[in-house]
Amino acid sequence: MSGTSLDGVDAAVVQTDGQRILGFGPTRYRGYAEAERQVLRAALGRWPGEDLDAALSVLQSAHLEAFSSFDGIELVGFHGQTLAHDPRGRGTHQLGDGSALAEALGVPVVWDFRSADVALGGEGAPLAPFFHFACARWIGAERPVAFLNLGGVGNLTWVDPRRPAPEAEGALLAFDTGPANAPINDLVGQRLGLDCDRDGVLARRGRVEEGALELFLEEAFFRRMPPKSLDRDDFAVMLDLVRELSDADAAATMTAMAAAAVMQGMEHCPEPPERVLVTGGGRHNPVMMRMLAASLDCLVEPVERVGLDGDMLEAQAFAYLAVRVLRGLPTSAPGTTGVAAPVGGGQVSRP
Ligand SMILES: Nc1ncnc2c1ncn2[C@@H]1O[C@H](COP(=O)(O)OP(=O)(O)OP(=O)(O)O)[C@@H](O)[C@H]1O
Ligand SMILES: CC(=O)N[C@H]1[C@@H]2OC[C@@H](O2)[C@@H](O)[C@@H]1O[C@H](C)C(=O)O
Repeated sequence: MSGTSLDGVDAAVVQTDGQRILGFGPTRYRGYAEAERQVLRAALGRWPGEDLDAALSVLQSAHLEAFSSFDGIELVGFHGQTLAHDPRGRGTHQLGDGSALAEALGVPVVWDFRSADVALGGEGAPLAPFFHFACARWIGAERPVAFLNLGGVGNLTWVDPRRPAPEAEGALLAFDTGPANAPINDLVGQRLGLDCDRDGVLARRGRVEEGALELFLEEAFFRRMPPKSLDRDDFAVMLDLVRELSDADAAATMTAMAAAAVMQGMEHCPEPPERVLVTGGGRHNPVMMRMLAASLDCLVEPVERVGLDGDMLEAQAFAYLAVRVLRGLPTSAPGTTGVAAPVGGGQVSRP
C-alpha cells in the first residue's frame, strides 16, 4: 500500500482464507527518498495515457524492494498509488503494473482493486471496510465498533459484527470523512519545509480560528449522505481559509478541521459505536487525538489498544482483499462504496 500521504510503501503479511484473519506476519516499511516523492507528487492528478514512466519506475522499484523482504508468500495484493480519483467523472486511477510485479516476484499479484466498483456505479473507495469487518471479529467485538483511518484523507467504517458477513445488509457503513493529514503536510511543507506537523508541536501552540472552521464545514461534501469518497486534493480550499493565520494557528485550525469532519461523519452511524479505533499516521498526533476525544462521546483509542497495528492496517487490508478476489468473494457493497450490489474488484496477474 502506498497511501495518499506519499510517505512510503507499507507491506504486511496476513494469513487468511479471505473471510477470517488466521494470523498476522511480518511487516516492512520502505520510505520514499525526497527525490522519489517529488517524482510521485508531480504525477498526482494524472490519468492513464499520460507520460508516467518516471513515477511508475519509482513506484515499482519501491514495491519490489518492500515485497522482496518476505519469504514464502503465496499471493500479493498491490494497491498502487492513487494519482486521481473522480468516481463520478473520469474514474479512479491507481498507478502500478501488477503483471510486471508478478513477473519480478514470481508470485501471483492481485491489483487494480477499485475500477470494477467504479464501473458499476460505486465510489471505488474506501475498500478497507471489508477487512475492518474481519478485524472486528478478530478482536471479539460483540457490538458495533468504528474504525477511523487518519491518513492523507480520513475514512470511517462503522461495523456491526453481529451480521453474518461484510456484504450482508447493515453490516457496514463506510465513507471518507474529509481531509486529514494531507493539507496539514502541504501547509507545513509550503511554509516551513517540513514533512508534517510531527507530534502536533505546531498545532499545540496555536489557536483554532472558529470562523475558518465554520466556513470549512459549509463545504457541500459534508451535506452529502454516505457512502462518499474524496480525492487527496479535493479540499484545496483549506489552505485558502488559513492563509492569513500564523503558522501555529493555521496548523491548529487545520487539525481541528480534520477532527470536525470526523465528528460530522459520526452522525451518519446507524447506532453509536462502543469505541472508535484509530489507525493511520494521524493517531500519532496527540493534538488531533485530543480534539477527537473531546468531540466524540465514546472511547477514541489507537487500534494498538486491541492488538492491531495502526501503521500497517491498510497494507494488511489489501493482502486480505487479494485473497477475497482470488476466491471470488466480494470486496465492496452498497454500504461501503454505494455500489448497487456486492462486487469483487481486482484483477489477478500470474507470473
Ligand atoms: N508523529 C506524528 N505526528 C503528526 N503526524 C504524523 C505523525 N506520524 C505520522 N503522521 C502523519 O500521518 C501521515 C501518514 O499517514 P498514513 O501513512 O496513515 O497515510 P497514508 O496511508 O499515506 O494515507 P491514506 O490512508 O489517505 O492513503 C504523515 O504524512 C503525517 O502527516
Ligand atoms: C481513492 C483512494 O485511494 N482513496 C484512499 C484515500 O486514503 C484514505 C481514503 O482516501 C480511502 O478512501 C482510500 O484508502 C483506503 C486504503 C481504503 O480504500 O479503504
